[in-house]
Amino acid sequence: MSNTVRILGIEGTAWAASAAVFDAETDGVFIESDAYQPESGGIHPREAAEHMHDAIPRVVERALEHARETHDGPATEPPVDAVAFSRGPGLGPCLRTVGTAARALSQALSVPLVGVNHMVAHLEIGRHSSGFDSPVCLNASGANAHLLAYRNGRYRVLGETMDTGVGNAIDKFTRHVGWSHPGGPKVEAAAEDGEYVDLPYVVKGMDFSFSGIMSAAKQAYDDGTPVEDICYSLQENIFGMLTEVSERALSLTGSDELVLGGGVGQNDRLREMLTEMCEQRGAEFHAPEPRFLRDNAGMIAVLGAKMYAAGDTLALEDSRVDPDFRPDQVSVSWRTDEPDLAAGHGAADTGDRQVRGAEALVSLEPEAGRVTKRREEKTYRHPALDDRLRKERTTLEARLTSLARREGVPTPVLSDVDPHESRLELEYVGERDLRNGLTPAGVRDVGRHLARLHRAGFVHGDPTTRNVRVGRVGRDASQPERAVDDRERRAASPNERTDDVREQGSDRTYLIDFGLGYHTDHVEDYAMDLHVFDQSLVGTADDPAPLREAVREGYREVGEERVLERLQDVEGRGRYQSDS
Ligand SMILES: C[C@@H](O)[C@H](NC(=O)OP(=O)(O)OC[C@H]1O[C@@H](n2cnc3c(N)ncnc32)[C@H](O)[C@@H]1O)C(=O)O
Ligand SMILES: Nc1ncnc2c1ncn2[C@@H]1O[C@H](COP(=O)(O)OP(=O)(O)OP(=O)(O)O)[C@@H](O)[C@H]1O
Ligand SMILES: [Fe+2]
Repeated sequence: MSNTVRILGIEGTAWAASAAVFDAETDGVFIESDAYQPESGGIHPREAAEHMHDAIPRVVERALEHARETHDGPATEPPVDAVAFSRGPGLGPCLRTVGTAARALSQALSVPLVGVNHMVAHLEIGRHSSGFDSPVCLNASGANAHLLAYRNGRYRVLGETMDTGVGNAIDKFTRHVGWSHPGGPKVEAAAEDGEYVDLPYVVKGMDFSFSGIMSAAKQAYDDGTPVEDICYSLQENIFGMLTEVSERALSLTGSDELVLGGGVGQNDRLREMLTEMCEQRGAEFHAPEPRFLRDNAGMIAVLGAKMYAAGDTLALEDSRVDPDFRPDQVSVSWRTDEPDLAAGHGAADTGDRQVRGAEALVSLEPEAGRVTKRREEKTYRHPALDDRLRKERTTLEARLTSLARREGVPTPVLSDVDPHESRLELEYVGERDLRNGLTPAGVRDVGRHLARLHRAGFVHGDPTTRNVRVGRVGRDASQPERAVDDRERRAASPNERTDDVREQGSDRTYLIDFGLGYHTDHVEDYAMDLHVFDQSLVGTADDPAPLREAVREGYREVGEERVLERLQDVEGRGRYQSDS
């Protein structure tokens, strides 16, 4: 047996019938693909499965031919060491066809079977080709859109779309205007001649939503707005959103590496924005070449090789496909002893005079008890959009920071606002970010604080472990606000112990950075607020489970049970929705 590992990869989750051979010694990847092209409309699952049925044997045969031609072992040896296939997520009928083919091949060749998560493959291919250690990963594909980072044996979802995948959103618009599938490249071409028109822009922490912007785009088209203007503005807003949340993920995790994956990653404007954002914050950006961005079996073979080397193979009877296979369900076998992202534990402020957040440059003057926060221009964004967002958010932050205080939530006192300069002057509060000293008591406080905001009819919008300050520094820290807390809490739940030693005399917990907040009376928005905080715990804590429980406990003391019930809905919602 030749001692270099060679893996056959098979992909067929939706439109690409693809087979590949990866040779671990040369790092060479041979890919043979055959795309399904719907005659009208979007992807029809049954038609797509028929395409897989026809095309998979052909592309596999080509890949195996290549493997045999380049194989230097005896002819009696199998030309590959394992068969790796996409187990999900994807369209059930397509996955089943491909799964059957993969099982048959593994038996015919007498080699093991490796079951690959398609989304993890989209991001691992970028980590493989960049050589980055522990990057944040933006997956921008047809049926998905999410931000992932590795932590403690899993890829954690830091943020994701609240409705459709990014490619599907774009494809729905192009269907509306009568263009053939796929729409992404057509929007990119049309955008060249467009001018900016206002469209919705929706981010919630590191989550985002496309439904509002897509309805507005269709409406604008029906109202006669030139289609190239809509295409241009769609790209500006949608990719601006993806770039913003990526920057927030870098800021939260402290990573300085970003990789891109997925078919929408072929878009030049998206790559341009991400490149510019990373350059400006001193981070490195990597996008794999286009043949590895769109669905392809090369990425399946490359990850398959890593899994095979780790002994992560599948018994036939365990090899069922899974249309809802989430990336955070994968137990990562092929990364060991590598640095996790994030967070110095227990670290107080470093003494730096300036902090770069995701949005702002913050000058710290702890001895004067003051910070100055300036939302700087984001040059990757269209100037009109950038101007609007910075002004809006500065004004909102000022207003909601003060409003929250009146509701009994510790926040910095505001001393000055200048919306035109997007500048705020605020009281210096706390001794460290919650991220650097995560405790159940601290996050329980956050649960209570969020419940107070929600009772008052608004949300924080970006409650992450970096937007919570902990410690006794602050003008009011010596005042008995805790007593007010306790009275309110007792009223809310009379049987609760208020002499909890973990809290008596412990740190104050301040909420900061209200720029993404807004007034709302929708339970869904309150639940989302909690969900955003939850995801930031998952992204920054080694063992998030007890912390997530503590937030809920805190919330329950002050807030409404129906919000927690809705939170369960939000979490249980399958976000991998096919659009056809
Ligand atoms: C589960 C799996 O089947 C699915 N695959 C998938 O969505 O194919 P992918 O190749 O990653 O992405 C296809 C999407 O990528 C978009 N796309 C392709 N070229 C584009 C471009 N230049 N600009 C914008 N979008 C583009 C297409 O419009 C289409 O929506 C996924 O990864 O979510
Ligand atoms: N009032 C304050 N007192 C003490 N430290 C602060 C204060 N405001 C901000 N900081 C520090 O600056 C960091 C960035 O501030 P802030 O979150 O407001 O900026 P941002 O750019 O909106 O960040 P992001 O969007 O990444 O959360 C905080 O994580 C905190 O460490
Ligand atoms: Fe994909």
